[in-house]
Amino acid sequence: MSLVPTLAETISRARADLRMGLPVILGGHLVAAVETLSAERLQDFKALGTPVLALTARRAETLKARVYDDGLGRIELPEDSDLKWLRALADPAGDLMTPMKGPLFTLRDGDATPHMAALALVKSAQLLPAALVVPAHAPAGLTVLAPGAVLAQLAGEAAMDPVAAARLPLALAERSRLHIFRPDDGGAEHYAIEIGDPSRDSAVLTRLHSACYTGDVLGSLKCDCGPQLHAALQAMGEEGAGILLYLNQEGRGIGLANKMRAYDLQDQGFDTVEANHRLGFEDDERDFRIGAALLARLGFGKVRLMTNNPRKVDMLQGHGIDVRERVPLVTARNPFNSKYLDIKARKSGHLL
Ligand SMILES: Nc1nc2c(ncn2[C@@H]2O[C@H](COP(=O)(O)OP(=O)(O)OP(=O)(O)O)[C@@H](O)[C@H]2O)c(=O)[nH]1
Ligand SMILES: [Zn+2]
Repeated sequence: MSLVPTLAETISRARADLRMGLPVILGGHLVAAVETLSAERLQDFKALGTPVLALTARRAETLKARVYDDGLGRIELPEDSDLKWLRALADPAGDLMTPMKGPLFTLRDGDATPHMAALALVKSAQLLPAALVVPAHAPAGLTVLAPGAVLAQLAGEAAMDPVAAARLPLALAERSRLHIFRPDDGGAEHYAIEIGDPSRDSAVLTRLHSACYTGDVLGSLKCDCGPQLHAALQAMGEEGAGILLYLNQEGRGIGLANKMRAYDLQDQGFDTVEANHRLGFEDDERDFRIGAALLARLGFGKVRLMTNNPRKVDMLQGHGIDVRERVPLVTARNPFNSKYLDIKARKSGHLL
């Protein structure tokens, strides 16, 4: 029956629910994102039993909570816990002011699959990676999903369909076209800027650019994204051919709100990688397969990739794109981005 939502559609719906603060049902468990949970709903969770707070192992380590599951800590909620306590466990903003939040009791028995699926969903909704989970029958009206199916689906790849394209003369490359691609899983759209008439037979000058609202639009001095974007477009304009993929993976995939949380932690003295970890994220949460899929979709099999990030080269090679050359994309340092660039070189393997 085509009118029944597919798994991908139901997951997309669940993402919207969690962002609004509405719980969802995962394999007989009521699940809510801590970031958007209200005090009233927390009381309702507690009335159903002893809720469990699911955190990523990264966040649990910072909180000195034991981790028994793969990549995940399940913390039993103390009876007197309130929303303020929960939020402080989820959000590292106040860690330095109130470092001791324990003792925290972590579960080691029982099935952790619903908790893993809950965290994967909350992360894919670009919320703080913290979820409240309690066993419950499904109240009417909530989105219902099976945890194993959610994990498998979120690990998979969405199909990317072209939806529209038009000529778009740019200051740095007059002969340009902007193509819009839409994934079939309700996720973010991605863009391809095709400069000139690039040949599909030779290695095309290519850039995979991850969205950076602060750098690309506002001209932030904290990172090198804006200058890299412009330098890439300029090089392609001068060569008369190129393809720039603008991937909506803001903040290395954690979203703009979480990136601003990371920036606030950086002002407290943590570097870009440590800040991600304290929030409960990995260094880099981007799905690099999207770039390869879009290039293939546009008919490009061979590229000269403009990047300083060897992981991007490896990823494209691993997904069937022949990277003939790595073209360095080094931009100017300033007092605000110098430490950030050093950390990228030291911890993330960037060649700067
Ligand atoms: N989480 C987080 N994301 C950041 C930070 N600074 C920049 N970003 C994001 O990082 C992405 C750019 O990634 P980079 O690591 O700078 O560069 P790269 O794309 O991996 O490598 P290059 O191809 O060499 O530019 C964009 O999505 C930015 O929004 C930060 O401090 N924290
Ligand atoms: Zn940036």
